[in-house]
Amino acid sequence: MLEVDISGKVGALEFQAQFESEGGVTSLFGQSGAGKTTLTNMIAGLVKPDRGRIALDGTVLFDAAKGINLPVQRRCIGHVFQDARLFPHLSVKSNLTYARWAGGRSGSRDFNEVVELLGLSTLLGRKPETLSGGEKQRVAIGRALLSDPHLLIMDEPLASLDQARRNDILPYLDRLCVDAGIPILYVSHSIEEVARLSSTLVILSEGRTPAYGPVAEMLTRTDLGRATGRHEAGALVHGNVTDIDANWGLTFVDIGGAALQIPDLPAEAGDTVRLRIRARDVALAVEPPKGLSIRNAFQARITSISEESGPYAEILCALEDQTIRARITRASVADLELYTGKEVTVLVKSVAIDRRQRNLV
Ligand SMILES: Nc1ncnc2c1ncn2[C@@H]1O[C@H](COP(=O)(O)OP(=O)(O)OP(=O)(O)O)[C@@H](O)[C@H]1O
Repeated sequence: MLEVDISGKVGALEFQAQFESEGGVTSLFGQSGAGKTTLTNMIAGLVKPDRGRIALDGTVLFDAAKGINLPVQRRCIGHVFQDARLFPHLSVKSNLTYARWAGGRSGSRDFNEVVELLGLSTLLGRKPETLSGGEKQRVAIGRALLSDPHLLIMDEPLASLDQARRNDILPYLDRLCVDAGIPILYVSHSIEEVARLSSTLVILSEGRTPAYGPVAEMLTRTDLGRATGRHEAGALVHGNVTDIDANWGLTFVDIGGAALQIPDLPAEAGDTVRLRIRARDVALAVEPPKGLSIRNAFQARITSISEESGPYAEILCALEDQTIRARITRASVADLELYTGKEVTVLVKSVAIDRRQRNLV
């Protein structure tokens, strides 16, 4: 378990961060300049907070009151940065084994296992200059894993890659997050990555942590618009793939109380999938509509209507134990006479579902 409760001043930014996470993948999410990198540097021991305490699995890394401040190398934290920072004169294999040697630990993690996990076997003899950005990042992740860390910090590991390279590396991250068996602190300002990879989400805004908790719950919080960036709001739902219609290229996913039809989802019958549905891609109707091209229409009950200033309202709708989030105009809320408790038809455009989200419930 990672426990963080620290405060201090870095440059002009006042920090006051408090969160706990039980393991799995914890994402630090916030807008640019929110303090994500600084917070990870505090956890890693690269920046010293003024006050507070940081503990990892019961080991105190920092406690200002007790005068404890473990140096970086004794914190057993693997760190992957935006740029891979490989040694240019060493082969991939030597880059991978360097951390283990430099750390002075024999290492219990099997070299071949890490090579297989990250798809590095064909790269071992090559020098970093011959690798693509995504390949370099995979090597950097492998190197960090082989140092046998108790926590792996990944600070926007995909930020310097174009979309094609990101898509190449994301399946490896999926596997890493599920198979690595160590807690991961993942920094990102991409809600797609966060929704796909994490179990716990910590929101960071202007050096503060206004909220943290299970990712699906956090994504339906309508009070965090400023911290998360309103245009990205959406909800995570999970479901089971029940059927595939190869003729029309549709995958049927049962999300409990409704069957979604999703085009080109790379999943098989029996798979459990996690899907992100953006609030702006959801419409509501007070009667089941007819003659629509939208194929995903199901009944749900409004559980909350949040009307802040501006033209939009955020509506949460319950579908058994899951929540769908819709952003519609306040004018529509008034016209349709929507209220908490009302049964509505939720309409989701098939194409709005991020088809990369899978197998990560
Ligand atoms: N050593 C420092 N001296 C002065 N100011 C600093 C220092 N380190 C960070 N800052 C400031 O603290 C704020 C938070 O920076 P940080 O890099 O942690 O944000 P971030 O959320 O990681 O941003 P990004 O997503 O753009 O990488 C910024 O305003 C930055 O300029």
